[in-house]
Amino acid sequence: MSTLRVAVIGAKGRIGSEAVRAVEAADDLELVAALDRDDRLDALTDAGVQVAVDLTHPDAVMSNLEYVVGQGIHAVVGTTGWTPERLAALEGWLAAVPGTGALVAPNFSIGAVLTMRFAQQAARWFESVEVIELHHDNKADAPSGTATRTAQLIAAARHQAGRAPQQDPTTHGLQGARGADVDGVPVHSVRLRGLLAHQEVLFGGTGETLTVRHDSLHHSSFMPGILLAVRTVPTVPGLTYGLEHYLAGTDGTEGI
Ligand SMILES: NC(=O)C1=CN([C@@H]2O[C@H](COP(=O)(O)OP(=O)(O)OC[C@H]3O[C@@H](n4cnc5c(N)ncnc54)[C@H](O)[C@@H]3O)[C@@H](O)[C@H]2O)C=CC1
Ligand SMILES: O=C(O)C1=N[C@H](C(=O)O)C[C@H](O)C1
Repeated sequence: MSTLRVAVIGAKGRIGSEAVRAVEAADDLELVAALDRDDRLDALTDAGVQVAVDLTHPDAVMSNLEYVVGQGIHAVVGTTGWTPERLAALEGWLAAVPGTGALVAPNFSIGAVLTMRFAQQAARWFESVEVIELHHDNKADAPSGTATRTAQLIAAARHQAGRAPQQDPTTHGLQGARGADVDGVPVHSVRLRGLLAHQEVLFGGTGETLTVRHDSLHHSSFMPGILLAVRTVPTVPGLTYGLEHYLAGTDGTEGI
C-alpha cells in the first residue's frame, strides 16, 4: 500500500503535537516533516510532502500557504483568522496551480460541525440569537474561528428567511458588554484556564429558548476530522471551506 506523505506545520503546538501523533499512528499516512517556528519551508519540498497541515497562528498561515500551494502541495488548514480577503487570496494561489486542493476548516470536530449545522437550521425560527464561545486562556484570537463561522451561517439563514436584523435594546452600559457584532449576531468570548474549546448558541422565541452546546474536552476531538481531511484533500482541487463538505457520503448517507 502506498502511503501519503504528510507534513505538520506548527508541530510543537497544542493541536499540532496531537496531529503529529495522529498522523504517525495512521498506517496509510507517513509523517515526513514536522515544522515549527523558524524552520525553513524548503524542508517540505525536500521531503516530497504531498499534504501539509497548517496549525500555526493567524500571523503565519498566509505566508505558509502561499509557499505550500505554490509548490503544488495540498493544504489542510485549521489555523484561524480567516476573512473574505484571505480566502480570496488563497483561491488565487490555488487557481495558479491547477489540481491543488486546500481545505480551510474552522473546526475539525464532528460535534462542532454539527453545532454549526443545527444552529443554521434553527436560525430562521427564533427572534433572538447570541453565541457564547469559551476557550483556554492562551488562545490568540477572539472571537474563535468557529464562533465567527457559526454567526455568519446564522446571519445568512436569517437573511434568507426574510428575518429582520436583531435590535439591541441597550441604551445604557459599558462598551463591549454586548459582545462582538458578527453580521448582526452578538458573539461573546470567554477565556478561562482549565477550558479547551466550547460553544453555546442561544436562541430565544416567544416563551421558549433553545441552546445548542458543544464541548471539545481534549485535542483528540479534532483528529478524526484532520485525518479525513488529509486523505480527502488530494481528490478535491481548489478551495473548500468547512469540513462538512468532506463529510457528505463518507458513511453512505447524504452527510451533514
Ligand atoms: N480548526 C480546528 O479544529 C482547530 C484550530 N485550532 C487553531 O490552530 C491554531 C493553533 O492553535 P494551538 O495549537 O492552540 O496554538 P499553539 O500556540 O499551541 O501552537 C501553534 C504552534 O505554531 C508554531 N508557529 C507559529 N508560527 C509559525 C510559523 N511561521 N511556522 C511554523 N510554526 C509556527 C508555534 O511555535 C506553536 O508551536 C490556532 O489558530 C487555533 O485557533 C486549534 C484547535 C482546533
Ligand atoms: O484555539 C483553539 O483551541 C481552537 N480554535 C478553533 C477556533 O478558533 O474555532 C477551533 C476550536 O474552537 C479550538
